[in-house]
Amino acid sequence: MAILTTVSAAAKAALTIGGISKLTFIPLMLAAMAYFNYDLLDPENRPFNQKYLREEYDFIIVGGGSAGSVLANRLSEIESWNVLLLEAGGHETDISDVPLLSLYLHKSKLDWKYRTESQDSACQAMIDKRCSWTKGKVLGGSSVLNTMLYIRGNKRDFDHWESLGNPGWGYEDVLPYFKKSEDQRNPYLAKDTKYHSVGGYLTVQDAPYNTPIGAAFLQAGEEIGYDIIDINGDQQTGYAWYQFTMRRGTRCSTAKAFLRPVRLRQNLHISLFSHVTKVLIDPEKKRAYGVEFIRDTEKQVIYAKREVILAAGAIASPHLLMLSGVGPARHLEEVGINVIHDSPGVGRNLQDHIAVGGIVFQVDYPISLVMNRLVNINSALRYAVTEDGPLTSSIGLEVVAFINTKYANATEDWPDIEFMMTSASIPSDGGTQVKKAHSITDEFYEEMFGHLTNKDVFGIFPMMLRPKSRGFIKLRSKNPLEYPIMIHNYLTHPDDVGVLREGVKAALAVGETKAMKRLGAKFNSKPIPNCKHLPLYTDEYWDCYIRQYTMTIYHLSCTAKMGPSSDPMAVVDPQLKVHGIEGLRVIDASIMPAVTNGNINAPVIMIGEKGSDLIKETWLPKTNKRKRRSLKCFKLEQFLTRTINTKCIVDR
Ligand SMILES: Cc1cc2nc3c(=O)[nH]c(=O)nc-3n(C[C@H](O)[C@H](O)[C@H](O)COP(=O)(O)OP(=O)(O)OC[C@H]3O[C@@H](n4cnc5c(N)ncnc54)[C@H](O)[C@@H]3O)c2cc1C
Repeated sequence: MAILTTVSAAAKAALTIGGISKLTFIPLMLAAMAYFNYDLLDPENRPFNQKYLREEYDFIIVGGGSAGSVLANRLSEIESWNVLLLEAGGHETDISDVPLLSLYLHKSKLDWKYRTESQDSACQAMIDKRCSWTKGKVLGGSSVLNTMLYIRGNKRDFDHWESLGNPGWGYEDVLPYFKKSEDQRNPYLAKDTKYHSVGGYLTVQDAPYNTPIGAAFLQAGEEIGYDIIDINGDQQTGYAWYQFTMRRGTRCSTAKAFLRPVRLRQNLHISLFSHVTKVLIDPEKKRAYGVEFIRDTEKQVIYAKREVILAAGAIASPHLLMLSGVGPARHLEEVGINVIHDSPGVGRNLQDHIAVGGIVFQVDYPISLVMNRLVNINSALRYAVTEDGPLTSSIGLEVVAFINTKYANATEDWPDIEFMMTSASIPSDGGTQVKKAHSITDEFYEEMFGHLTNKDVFGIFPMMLRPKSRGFIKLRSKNPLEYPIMIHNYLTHPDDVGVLREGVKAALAVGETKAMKRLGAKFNSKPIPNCKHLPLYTDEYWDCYIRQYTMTIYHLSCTAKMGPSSDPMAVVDPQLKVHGIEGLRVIDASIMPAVTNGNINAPVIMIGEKGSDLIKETWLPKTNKRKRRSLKCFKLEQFLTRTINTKCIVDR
């Protein structure tokens, strides 16, 4: 009976994610997972969706994503504080747990499905020339849809933040917060206690499954002269196996890491399917005192005794600020919103990492992740029973390299390109889901990749680390349910074009190494549509090429940047309090003054950790700092985790 219930729940989850039902192995995998009581092995179950809410809480957190989940956990450690977490989406599913299937979540109900405006500078191969900005609409936020790469960024990123007038945000200050969350499962890395720790809420592990292509990438790196390193350690320039926020081969979202273990706390209420439409701010006192939101089509108001915290991500947090009267005054007036505080930086300074899509190499051996060969009943059983096999591969991402183009100062160890190396690429799934996720047109796919469909290939995605182009968002209207206007402005700064062009050339050089040639690596030399008029492989050709399949890596950030009050474009101060408004903070990817040198989920979690401590510093008596954590609550959690899974007993 229990098995039947689990199967039907899992089948429902599969239906939630449109398109997934086309994969014929799914029912069997779900049945196997049910048979082996997969859910019971999970050390903690999903948190409760609180039905009845109080009228007032000490803290209201808007958005339960990467940062919001951390905040909800850390603030509710204080037993005397009542904390409400409002999340627009629902729970993650069994399917979102499967690393290989993450691309099936794009354009599903778990995705906000944002699309940018059409611009000539990039995304020309995409439907309507608009880039797709996938963003999680689910408890755990984008950490439920991401590819789980665990990268902290470069020391200089944080020292740079500090130099912009943000004391307390230098590398030495933030390193303890990265370590606070971390449960490093690679024993070799865990030994390096300067940079790593064990026992935190967030599980970080190596991939359980790699193909021979991964090892060849590393050999290629050595051949070119790079070191094999821990890219989260002392040095960033070099090659490494990726590490992932996975637990036993499945996704460890921030909901799983930070919310499930504390689901029994009485002072934490989580309200799902609750779309916040406005922060209530007293226009006289300029103080935030609550929020308006829609839950099950019903409008509700809840009050905040101490603070409202926006953790809705780099699109929704500035969107909500503007809807609530905090933003560029003239723009707010244009759309008919009463200005409470003129803050010209809200929604501006938008940064993202983009890579060049479609750098694909064919190989001579059946060793890559061709979906219709590897994903079958055997691999489904292997995933369900032993928690490894191809389904635990994060869409083929195996090796990372941080390299310098001629635009970077190689002596600085602040590389300007990250290679994301994959043992699969766009044609590996029969030309279905990757194409759909990236909004690539059928014509472009057919012409560029049609001949490679289901063939053995690998991909190298050169990603530009420190873009100089800046996008922005602004209101389309004052209707809170209408998405804002999103302007990417990718590649509008000429230096960005240069860096990416050199990144592509460096990627092609990897394909020419002996290590890759041993596998028969051959670059897909099909001239790219729209650039055929240019001589192949000239700078002009590459400059045109990178504007076609411009791939966001979904690192939207910096739209409510942190900075001192002397900077008119700063939206929050170094304590993450909104300038000009009391009782309101932003704590998520929006507050970065400049995007970090790598994938940004780990830095956002760090921001959540540090942000929580900043709040505690504001509200807790100084003497009580060491005893902040409620002993009673901690003991209960310990008891629960010990009874279910002793691995989880840790000193957090
Ligand atoms: C497809 C994809 C792949 C990625 N891959 C990686 C990777 O491999 N490694 C990496 O480091 N980073 C990766 N990232 C980036 C990283 O996951 C995000 O930058 C990070 O999760 C952002 O955290 P956040 O807290 O700022 O926002 P989010 O995690 O997006 O959380 C915001 C939350 O707020 C909720 N919300 C929004 N508006 C409202 C509202 N009005 N009312 C209530 N709730 C609301 C949302 O539903 C969401 O749950 C990826 C992102 C995506 C989308």
